[in-house]
Amino acid sequence: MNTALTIAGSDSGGGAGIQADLKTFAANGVFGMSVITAVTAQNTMEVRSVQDIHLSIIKDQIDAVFEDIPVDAVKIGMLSSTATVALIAENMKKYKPFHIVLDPVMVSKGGSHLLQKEAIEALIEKLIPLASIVTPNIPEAEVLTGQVIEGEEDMIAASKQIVGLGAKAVLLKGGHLQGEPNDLFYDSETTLWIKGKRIETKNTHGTGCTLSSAIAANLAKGMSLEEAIHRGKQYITTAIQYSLSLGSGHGPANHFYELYKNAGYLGMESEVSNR
Ligand SMILES: Nc1ncnc2c1ncn2[C@@H]1O[C@H](COP(=O)(O)OP(=O)(O)OP(=O)(O)O)[C@@H](O)[C@H]1O
Ligand SMILES: Cc1ncc(CO)c(N)n1
Repeated sequence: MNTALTIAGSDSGGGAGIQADLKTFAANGVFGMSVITAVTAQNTMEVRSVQDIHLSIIKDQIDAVFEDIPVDAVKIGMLSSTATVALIAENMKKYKPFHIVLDPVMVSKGGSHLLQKEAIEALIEKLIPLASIVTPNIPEAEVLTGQVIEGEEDMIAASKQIVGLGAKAVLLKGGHLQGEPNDLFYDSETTLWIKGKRIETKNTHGTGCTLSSAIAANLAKGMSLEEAIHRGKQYITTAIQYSLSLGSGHGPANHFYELYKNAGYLGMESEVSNR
């Protein structure tokens, strides 16, 4: 069985972070493992509080996994502090996983900082150069490049700049711009638009976590980077299409549609989509 490891924060509400990552891994048929970097008290509306996990426990989780179990791909999400960024970079250099999908999580939908401002430099210097692919949304790409991104031309310029920081490739997500949610893949040889159709819903909690984890799962299964991204985009689109109206804020993406479909359990569309 192929395996994937998420290194990220816990979302008590179950829609983003580690919880979204593990659901995505399962729905995409890979065995999921986790290294928890921070615990957030969070729901569909807000992040109430955050506790960073002690560095020695983060390190122990990494060693426990890598010393015993093969890891086909790593997804990195919320890292919270400069020290955690440095620790993860050090250990990625040590264990050299085949694929690292880096989602440079910075701020929650409600505006809470999931990466401290002073940790951004460390993320750029230490982790971006180790990534097989970096998957920023528009605001994250603006922070990484120091440029305002207002349209497709700006997205092309920003993605080049991010590859210039040492990433092998970038998937710049266009969901935060007006119009269709088209994402841009760039790897210094190829510039490719991964086109989407906007689904009218407020239930988009954890969509970035889900997409990066789906890409990691697909890489773990041996797909090329481009195929992993195309299939990942299909996965997140379905997960948003059937997203769940749970809670009063941004409800979560739906992993069960794809999971049940893969298991050959049909006829559950109305059950899951109408909640
Ligand atoms: N309403 C929508 N309909 C269809 N696709 C969408 C929609 N919103 C976002 N997407 C797509 O979902 C994927 C995730 O992008 P998004 O920009 O939402 O990530 P994000 O901001 O990092 O998410 P989060 O931080 O909430 O986890 C991208 O492929 C994006 O184009
Ligand atoms: C733990 C966690 N990671 C990532 C995000 C970004 O969606 C979030 N809201 N919470």
